[in-house]
Amino acid sequence: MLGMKFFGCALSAHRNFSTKITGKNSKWAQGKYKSGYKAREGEAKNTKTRERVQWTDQQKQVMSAISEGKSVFITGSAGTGKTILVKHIIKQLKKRHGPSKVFVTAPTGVAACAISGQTLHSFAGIGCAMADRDTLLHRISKNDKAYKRWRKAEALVLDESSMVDAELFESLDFIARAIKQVDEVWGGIQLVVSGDFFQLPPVKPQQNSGGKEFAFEAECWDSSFDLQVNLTKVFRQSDPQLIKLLQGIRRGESDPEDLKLLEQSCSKAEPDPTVVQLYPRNEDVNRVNSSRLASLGNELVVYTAVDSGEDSLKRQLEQGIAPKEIALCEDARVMLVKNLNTWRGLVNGATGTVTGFYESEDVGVTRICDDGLLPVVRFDSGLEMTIEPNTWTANEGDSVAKREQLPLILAWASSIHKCQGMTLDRLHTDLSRAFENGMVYVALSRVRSLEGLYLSGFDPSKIKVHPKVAQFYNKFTSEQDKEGEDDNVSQNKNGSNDNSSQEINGRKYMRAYIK
Ligand SMILES: Nc1ncnc2c1ncn2[C@@H]1O[C@H](COP(=O)(O)OP(=O)(O)OP(=O)(O)O)[C@@H](O)[C@H]1O
Repeated sequence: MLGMKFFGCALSAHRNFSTKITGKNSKWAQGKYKSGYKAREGEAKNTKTRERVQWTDQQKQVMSAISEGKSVFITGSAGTGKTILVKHIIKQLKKRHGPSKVFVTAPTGVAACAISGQTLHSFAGIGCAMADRDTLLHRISKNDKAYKRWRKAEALVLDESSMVDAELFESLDFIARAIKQVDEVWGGIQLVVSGDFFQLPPVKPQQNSGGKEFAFEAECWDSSFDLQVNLTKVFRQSDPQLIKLLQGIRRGESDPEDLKLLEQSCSKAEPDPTVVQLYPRNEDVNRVNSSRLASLGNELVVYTAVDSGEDSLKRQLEQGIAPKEIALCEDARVMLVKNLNTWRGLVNGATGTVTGFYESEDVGVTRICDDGLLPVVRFDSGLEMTIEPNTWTANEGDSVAKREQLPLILAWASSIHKCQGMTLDRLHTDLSRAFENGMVYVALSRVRSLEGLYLSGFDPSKIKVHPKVAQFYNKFTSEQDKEGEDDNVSQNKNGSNDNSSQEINGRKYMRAYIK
């Protein structure tokens, strides 16, 4: 076991998450506050900082493939710019196909919101319960909206694909061909899939998957893409030692020197309470959040969600991000779980502190809070705002269920599943209860520098990689070696460097593994 030591930290989340935005219920703080705080009405800093992106040759090559209508799989270590590239590609695709024909998805609501998309299940209209592909197709054919989405789709983006299992990937290819009535892989839809299979795997592999777990094991995987790119330049971290350490952990290696570095980099100082704490298990997340809340000793205001609609769908909402009950008080650390105002940086994942409460007689407020109080939150960006109830919806065909609740969760601690995709300046994590392949890597790779890491529980035996994943990535390396690539210029399997295509399953197919 490594010694546990830590640095205090403040959170800077560059990637945010949630379900879809309505924002209609939110307004700038005004009126009186129980606590006597006065919100700085409308005093919004422009929190939207434009990052200067110097695209790498690899990233440019992907863009050019996209502009030629090619389907691409983008992979690479954490922080190599997959998501930022995907966001750029989405704009390209919308120009090429028209905005209404491009669908942006991810396997979880959290990941979907990070790219302003929807969950893959919700786009596909397949509902929550998995079934064989014919049953899924039948479900969609009875779901008018989902059927039309598939008919209309010219491009489909799927981020965080490590969490999609092989059977679902195969079923969606089958559904696309059937609904589009085009006997081409994915019915001719231009596919952009992004993810790192060394990160978190699918939550529940399918029962009938014949031992297949990961999307890359799907029969149609290789034929789905014209180009598969392994991005190699890490942007999130700049310290070569940290990059090397993380690359080792990614591959499941525990090099004693790297582990020593990790140990040395930890300090025994108590972390700053504003530093986000990451835990493998939700029970630890809840425990930390509850005890932090209690330790404040302030009067609690309780918000209880109001659910309506179909019972089966209400259960789906139970699994969602909006809590059934949340208690808040002054000084509570909170995180937004909906995009309220993207321009002002009030996006899912934005963190802040409750500064007081606003009395409201709005019936929507009294429905969820007996005291009729709304929290005022000062976000870390400096913006202060009253947070009002929002609505989450679950749909299946004509059935609908709704949950009304505040779009806030307590934010002293968060689960590692929720943080996949985030960039953090500082974090505090206890990885002693890590249970999943890739979990240690996902947690540690969020941070930009070792100085920003406070590690309080770590066991090197928790560094785990699925052998199939290692094998999948070996393929990239061996293809690269075989093809003798040079200076990021991709070559196809025939050894030419013009990325010319070959024919597989009746589809033009270019296979470029890029160094
Ligand atoms: N070409 C680039 N130039 C400058 N910064 C970049 C570039 N590409 C990515 N970045 C920056 O690197 C950081 C990580 O990028 P991003 O979140 O897209 O990585 P990722 O590969 O999706 O990571 P993860 O696998 O953890 O989700 C971001 O702050 C992003 O702005």
